[in-house]
Amino acid sequence: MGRSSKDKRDIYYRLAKEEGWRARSAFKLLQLDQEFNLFTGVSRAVDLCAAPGSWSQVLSRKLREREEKEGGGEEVKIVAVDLQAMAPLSGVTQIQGDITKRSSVTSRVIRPLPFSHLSVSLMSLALISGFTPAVTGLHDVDEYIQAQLLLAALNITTHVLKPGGTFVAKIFRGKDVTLLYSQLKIFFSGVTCAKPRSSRNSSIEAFVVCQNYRPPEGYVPNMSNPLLDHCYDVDFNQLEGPNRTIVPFLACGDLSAFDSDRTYPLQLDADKQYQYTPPTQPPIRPPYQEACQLRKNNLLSREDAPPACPRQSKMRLGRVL
Ligand SMILES: C[S@@+](CC[C@H](N)C(=O)[O-])C[C@H]1O[C@@H](n2cnc3c(N)ncnc32)[C@H](O)[C@@H]1O
Repeated sequence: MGRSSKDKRDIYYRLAKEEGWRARSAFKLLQLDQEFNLFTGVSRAVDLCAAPGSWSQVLSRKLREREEKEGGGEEVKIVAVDLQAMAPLSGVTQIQGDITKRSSVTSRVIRPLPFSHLSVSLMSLALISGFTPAVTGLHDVDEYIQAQLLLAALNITTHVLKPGGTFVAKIFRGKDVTLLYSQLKIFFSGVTCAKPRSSRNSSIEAFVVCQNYRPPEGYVPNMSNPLLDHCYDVDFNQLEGPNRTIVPFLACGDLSAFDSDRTYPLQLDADKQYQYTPPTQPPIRPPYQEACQLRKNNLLSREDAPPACPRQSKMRLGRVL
């Protein structure tokens, strides 16, 4: 008997059968809820990568229980999206589509759900488990795909989540996970990595629980950011404000730092561009030995070199001064 079939019969597998959950992963969400109170005040939620549907089942039970108890609130609405068809679940709207494809996501998930509509967005994926068609078995590739799917889910989430809302996603704690945490921290004030008891110790899976959605000021959700379909038909230079990322451009290896009138440092100006600051002080001269060596190699003009420097060599290196 293989190891995986033995694992399947653990306590959570049996409990899931007994209690009617479609997969043992239901317990991961239930345990996350015990810790983080995910569903307090929640009536609308989206479950991305939902099949076979155990998280949607949990959502449905929790939100409806709350609705019955409290009554009179907002009508419960749950949307589940997956590449695969899923057996129907009462009270859950199902969409069969790819979360990385702009076409299927915008028209079928985002448009029907008005902006700032949801209180919880969930995304669970297990590439290494073998459930997902995209699994390669190469850990680095699987981690990368998982991270890309998480960003696709986050992108959808920014269109539909209410300020203050929660985003929960499965992650693999690989070597690049801190980059993901920093990206998530841009949108949520609380980002926690949690490992429920029902998640196997042998697995590097964990869950990021991102609370209190607060996008950067002026951020406008858009589907033109690159997803996995590499569709670059939109001019990214049109993006503005916090939607557009401009990183400083710095040319390296330029010897002009040794020019007599340019021996002062590069500094960032108000537009975040590197500029030479106007000289306010006399240029800094390189020390004597260094200056002589530069002069020898033709990298320092005669006027800038100390008077006693040896003659320049015949060989010319670099640019002419
Ligand atoms: C481990 S299962 C999710 C289990 C589910 N959360 C549950 O509790 O029952 C992973 C799912 O991700 C789906 N998936 C993978 N890539 C996807 C994509 N690009 N778009 C939509 N669904 C995707 C797979 O079809 C698979 O059903």
